[in-house]
Amino acid sequence: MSVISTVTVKVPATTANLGPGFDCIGAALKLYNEFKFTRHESGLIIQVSGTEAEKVQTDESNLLYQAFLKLYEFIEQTPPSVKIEIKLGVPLARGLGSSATAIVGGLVAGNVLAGSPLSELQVMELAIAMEGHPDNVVPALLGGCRLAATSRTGWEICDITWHRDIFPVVAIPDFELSTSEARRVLPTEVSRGDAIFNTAHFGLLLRGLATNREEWLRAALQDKLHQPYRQALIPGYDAVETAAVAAGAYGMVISGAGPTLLALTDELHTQAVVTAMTNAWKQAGITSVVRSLPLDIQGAVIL
Ligand SMILES: Nc1ncnc2c1ncn2[C@@H]1O[C@H](COP(=O)(O)OP(=O)(O)O)[C@@H](O)[C@H]1O
Ligand SMILES: N[C@@H](CCOP(=O)(O)O)C(=O)O
Repeated sequence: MSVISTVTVKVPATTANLGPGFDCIGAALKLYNEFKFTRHESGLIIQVSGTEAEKVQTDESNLLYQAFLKLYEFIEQTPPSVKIEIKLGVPLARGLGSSATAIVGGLVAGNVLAGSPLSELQVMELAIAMEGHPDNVVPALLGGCRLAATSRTGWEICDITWHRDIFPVVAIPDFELSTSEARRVLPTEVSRGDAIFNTAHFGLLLRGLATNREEWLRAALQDKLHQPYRQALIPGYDAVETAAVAAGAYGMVISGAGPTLLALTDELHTQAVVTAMTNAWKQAGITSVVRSLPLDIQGAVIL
């Protein structure tokens, strides 16, 4: 059997939660990180290029490398020595699943170099265990919009229909918010009223995404499990939301743990929503990059 010496994996950004779907739903977006692994003999080398390259660790603590090691630990083999080339397109610690790209990229690349001993399902389970929640890693691996729920034996993954006329707009500010910090502000228990609120709104969101029924989408993008506690970590949140809705968005939510904000709109209003969110944040003293990003449907791809 010939030994595979190099593999390149491209992994999409993801937007998790979509408002009321805390820790269980996420969608892949057309914005990517690319990871090339090459076997070589003389110890670990990590080279990083692209957006905010200087912020990524280039030693053994690198998350991508940690995921690669995890794969070999799981299959009980000694990992090969590798050179890793990282091309960053997904900004770090902004709520667009950069950590999920690293976890998925490291596991998928490791699996290929090892001769593909694990199934996609096994890779997915390892990725969920590493990240601690499924809503980024699942769409990063599989693409599209995905709901993950535990079953008696593991995970059930459900492909969520996303109507083609619903357009995501992401507003990415120039400051970071680590997911661990944004999880620390959350309460460990919630009231029955808040649980009922989210159950109803999440159901409405799923139907709204499938049908593009405007009044359902407008009502659905509300949450009581995480957003009320996190909004204070994102200066200008209310102003950007008001501007996005006034410009024609159905609503606005925090992308993942933030600080990126996600608006959903239709094609006609996309440009107005982009401009409104950019200006509202500018007036609050925050520079941002605001873009309409279509859904990615492929997930992680081996190039
Ligand atoms: N391409 C990468 N290679 C290595 N580590 C990465 C990469 N992308 C992200 N990380 C790690 O993940 C951290 C960001 O994770 P997190 O706080 O969960 O934010 P995000 O919302 O971007 O996933 C970074 O600070 C870095 O440690
Ligand atoms: N459900 C998680 C999602 C975190 O996404 P990220 O892109 O910020 O890593 C949470 O809300 O904490």
